[in-house]
Amino acid sequence: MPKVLVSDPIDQAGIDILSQVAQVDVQTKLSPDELANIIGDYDALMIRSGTKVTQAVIDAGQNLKIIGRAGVGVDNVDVPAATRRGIVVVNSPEGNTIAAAEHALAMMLSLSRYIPVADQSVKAGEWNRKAFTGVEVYKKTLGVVGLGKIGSHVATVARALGMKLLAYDPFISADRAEKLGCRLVELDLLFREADYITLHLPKTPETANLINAKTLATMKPTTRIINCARGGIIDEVALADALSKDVIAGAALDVYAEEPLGPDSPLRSLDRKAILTPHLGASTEEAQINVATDVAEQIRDVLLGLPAKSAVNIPGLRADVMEQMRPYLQLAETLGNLVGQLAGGRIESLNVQMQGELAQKDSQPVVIAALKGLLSHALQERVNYVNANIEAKERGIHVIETRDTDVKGYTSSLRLTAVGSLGEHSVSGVLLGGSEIRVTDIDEFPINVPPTKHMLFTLHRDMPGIIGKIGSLLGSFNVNIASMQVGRKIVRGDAVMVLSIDDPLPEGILDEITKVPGIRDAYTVSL
Ligand SMILES: NC(=O)c1ccc[n+]([C@@H]2O[C@H](COP(=O)([O-])OP(=O)(O)OC[C@H]3O[C@@H](n4cnc5c(N)ncnc54)[C@H](O)[C@@H]3O)[C@@H](O)[C@H]2O)c1
Ligand SMILES: O=C(O)CC[C@@H](O)C(=O)O
Repeated sequence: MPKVLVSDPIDQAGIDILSQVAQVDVQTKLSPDELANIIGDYDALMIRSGTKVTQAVIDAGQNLKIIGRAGVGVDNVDVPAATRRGIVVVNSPEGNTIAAAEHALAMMLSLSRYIPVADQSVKAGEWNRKAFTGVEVYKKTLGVVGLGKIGSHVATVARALGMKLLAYDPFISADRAEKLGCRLVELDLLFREADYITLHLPKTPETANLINAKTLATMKPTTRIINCARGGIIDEVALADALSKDVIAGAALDVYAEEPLGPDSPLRSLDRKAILTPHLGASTEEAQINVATDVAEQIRDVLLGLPAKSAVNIPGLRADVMEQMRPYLQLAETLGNLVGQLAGGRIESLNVQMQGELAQKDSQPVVIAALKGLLSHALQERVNYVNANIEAKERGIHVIETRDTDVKGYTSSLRLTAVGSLGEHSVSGVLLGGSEIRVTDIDEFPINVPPTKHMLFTLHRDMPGIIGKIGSLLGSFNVNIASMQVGRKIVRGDAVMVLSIDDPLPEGILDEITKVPGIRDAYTVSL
């Protein structure tokens, strides 16, 4: 039974799903060293934002197949390191959208009406109504920075509260923004005009310290900022300084550059102008069930050999597309494996030619499957859909894609040509009845063979007696032939022979085959 380590608090709904297929160990609050010491025993790791999955943890996770982040941000996972190791990283892109959006809205209203400090004051025995006169959000301008899933929901609710909306998101069309009731503007204008600024964008090198002393100085003294996205998008020292000098009116933060927030952070000593919550955006009962279920189902699927629906490091390969294209991916992988073994040596380029209906489909999964097949003989199970592209790039394999939508003979066909240090080989194949693989051509010699586990290919001169000689030679080594086919372009010209054999060829026999008069070359392939 596979083993799953859950290293952050996860809703029981997720643990129940994992327990159907795996032994589940829950061990939270592990230090990075403790995690690295035990991770080698596990096939999967499930985390929230508390666990840091570093390169060292990934290196130690020799059996790891999947890392599941029960939430959106995967910034606590070294995704490039996982990708290089072929480990799938999945998240739950939508499970906590509403929770995070509602937290941002709650922060905005709490900040406007001094709710946290008013609450503390009443509990401390006071009754001071004058001290907590707030402001309304109605008819105020909200600037949404990042109009993705969470930003869009915030905008929708804020509109219903009667707010005017500005938005900045370089990857969203003005049309989309308009549908949400937002005017898409440049960031400097948003900073200048907004009464409230809410951040809903990822932290990237471009967005780090997006809000800093200089940008804070351009805001109105009545501006209030809400950050329920990621720490580090705001320069915290500059923010604390701006708040204490009344450069802006308030800030409500859920996320911090360092988490947990350090005891000496200047943010902790701010008065009623600041509300601080300990990364609670996703902390609702509903969101925790959603993300735990979502991610546990993906871990279960990957452990069962099925695709994950929200893998962040399999670019462009959506689970539904993979499922739909599965027969073509099997065709591409088989042909890739075949051409890789025929070419042998170091591969310099792979030409992926898609013909007919296949040429109208998304080529990316087909190319990745072909590369996986091409590299699988050398890398065995170390290569998969996650790292096939990277492994190919690291080996300097140049990939060329060609598409021709004309239907020629078969409705769809795929041809792979590998050029390597030992020469060039090509194979073509089709799917019969939508799922049965047929190899239809090798090095431009027409054949029609189903791929089998062990195969022998010869390139020879088409002449009487040659097939019999190969048959007798294999017989003398006790090799049983399951099927045999010859492909030739002209009578008595060059030809290929394809034999399916029951077992791998014994040592030395390939040399004997190449000595048979008329045989130019011989290759053995195991799929
Ligand atoms: N506080 C929490 O507990 C919590 C919970 C969930 C998500 N989050 C965080 O909230 C953020 C938004 O999540 P989401 O699910 O809406 O993501 P999303 O991917 O749906 O939206 C992010 C948006 O940011 C935009 N963006 C990217 N770079 C930008 C830039 N330089 N300037 C402006 N916009 C930019 C993208 O185009 C996208 O529309 C993420 O950082 C996520 O990690 C926090
Ligand atoms: O795990 C959490 O509670 C935080 C989640 C949130 O930051 C996210 O990115 O989804």
